[in-house]
Amino acid sequence: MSVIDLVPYEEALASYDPVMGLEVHVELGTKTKMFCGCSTALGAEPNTQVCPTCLGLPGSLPVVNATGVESAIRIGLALNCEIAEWCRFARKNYFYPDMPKNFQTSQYDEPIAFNGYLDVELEDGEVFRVEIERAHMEEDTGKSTHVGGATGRIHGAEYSLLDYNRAGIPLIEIVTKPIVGAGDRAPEVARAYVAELRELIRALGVSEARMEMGQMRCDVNLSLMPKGAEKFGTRSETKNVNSLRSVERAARFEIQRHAAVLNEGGTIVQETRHFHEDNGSTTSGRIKEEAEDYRYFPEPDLVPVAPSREWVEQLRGELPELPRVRRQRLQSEWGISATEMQSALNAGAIDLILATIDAGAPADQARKWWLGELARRSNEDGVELASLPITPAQVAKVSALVAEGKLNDKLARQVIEGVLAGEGEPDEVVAKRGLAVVSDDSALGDAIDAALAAQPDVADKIRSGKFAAAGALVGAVMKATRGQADAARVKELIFEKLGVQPE
Ligand SMILES: Nc1ncnc2c1ncn2[C@@H]1O[C@H](COP(=O)(O)OP(=O)(O)OP(=O)(O)O)[C@@H](O)[C@H]1O
Ligand SMILES: [Mg+2]
Ligand SMILES: [Mg+2]
Repeated sequence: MSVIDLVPYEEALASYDPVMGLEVHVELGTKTKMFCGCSTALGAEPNTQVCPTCLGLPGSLPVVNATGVESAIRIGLALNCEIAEWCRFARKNYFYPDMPKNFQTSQYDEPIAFNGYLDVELEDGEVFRVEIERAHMEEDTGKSTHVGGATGRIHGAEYSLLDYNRAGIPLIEIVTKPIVGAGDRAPEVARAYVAELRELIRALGVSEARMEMGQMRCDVNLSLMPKGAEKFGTRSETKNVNSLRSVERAARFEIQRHAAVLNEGGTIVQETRHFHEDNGSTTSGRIKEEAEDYRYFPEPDLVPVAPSREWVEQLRGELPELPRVRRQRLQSEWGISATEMQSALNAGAIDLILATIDAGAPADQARKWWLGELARRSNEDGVELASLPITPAQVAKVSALVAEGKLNDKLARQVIEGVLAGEGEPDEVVAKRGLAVVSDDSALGDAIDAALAAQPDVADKIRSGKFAAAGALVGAVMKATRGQADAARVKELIFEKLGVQPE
């Protein structure tokens, strides 16, 4: 179906109620894989971080990564879940080249955490409770790259490359109960939920959760039912959506597409779909297996996981301040509006701002950089703020240079630009680009004299008390010094020279 057949959004929701389910996969930041000692470090040569266990070679035996289990419990607790006293891993059997074992070690009917909820805040401040069905432990697959051929897809490709470095990296899959009652706000709820969850995962320190790097990805399940109906419709499942914006767009598109199919008397087939960022559409993937097609059975090579209640309570006691509570505290500390806080959340900026403050920057400077210049860059480059090649310490350093009067705003922006371009630490960029503010009064003096001589009428106005006219002279001095002067100091010197004293 092409994009033009879509039912307009409002029209679709006038006749149908959406039901949504979100499955979020989070790659844990453990040092080693979930069931073997292979490194999880990024950027290694393909197939150098593999061993008989994650390759599924005969005779190898898996061992559970305790940190992986601990992270799962902490996520479960933060999501207000019950933690199983006893649970097992299960084999999810399927054949696909990116899973060398021909099964994924996962959990099925005995997840480690279940029955929780996460409260999310919508743009108008309303709080929507998303119920969590379960959070379970599993492992990631390898990565395939399909080369050549017309479509770039596996069947059209000339050949495919496989990298198993990622196979076996611990994943936590967090699955919501069907979300009903969101109405026309379903796409917004989806986005807000993933944003809140990402914040939570980062607060727990279990993953950096950078979506564009696949460390966190969301499957958006969606169905429609005629208004007033009680039985859910058939769902489609849009896989691996990798940005907050895309999650919202995918939900929106599927609402419009389902409505179009249903209005024409068609039936929705249960299938997986792919989201296309360029035009916001989804296209059909594969017809979805029923759970029984995976022939789940308990993993015979791993012992059950039975976390003691003492351990669970200890972990509960050690949970960090949760993001929503922290946001409320910060909002009043920083004296900003709920809307500003919301955009900081959506940009994933809060932790970065806090780290910048920790590194010595004033709060308003830290906010200004991450929500201004750097947010713009992250949008332009299509990467999350956290992935930009600049650290909170570097931003703090630039703020310090501004506070010391060594840089003005304009120069500071150029320093930030230099750091992003890989030119080195802020100090080095200042030196290399020759960016220091001209604060030497004698150097400024010449430029001021020249400006006064060139604009005698302006000088007269200032003498007669029209102090605002000084702007024209400051502008001329800034131009003469190629923006490297401290504008406030220039103004002071002009008034001094003219012997006037505005209060
Ligand atoms: N009719 C429906 N419409 C919308 N969402 C639904 C519907 N039925 C179930 N869901 C939601 O879809 C999601 C299904 O995820 P779940 O992990 O349970 O199964 P799956 O998608 O079959 O498995 P897999 O992990 O292999 O993708 C859940 O969030 C659930 O609440
Ligand atoms: Mg699914
Ligand atoms: Mg699932």
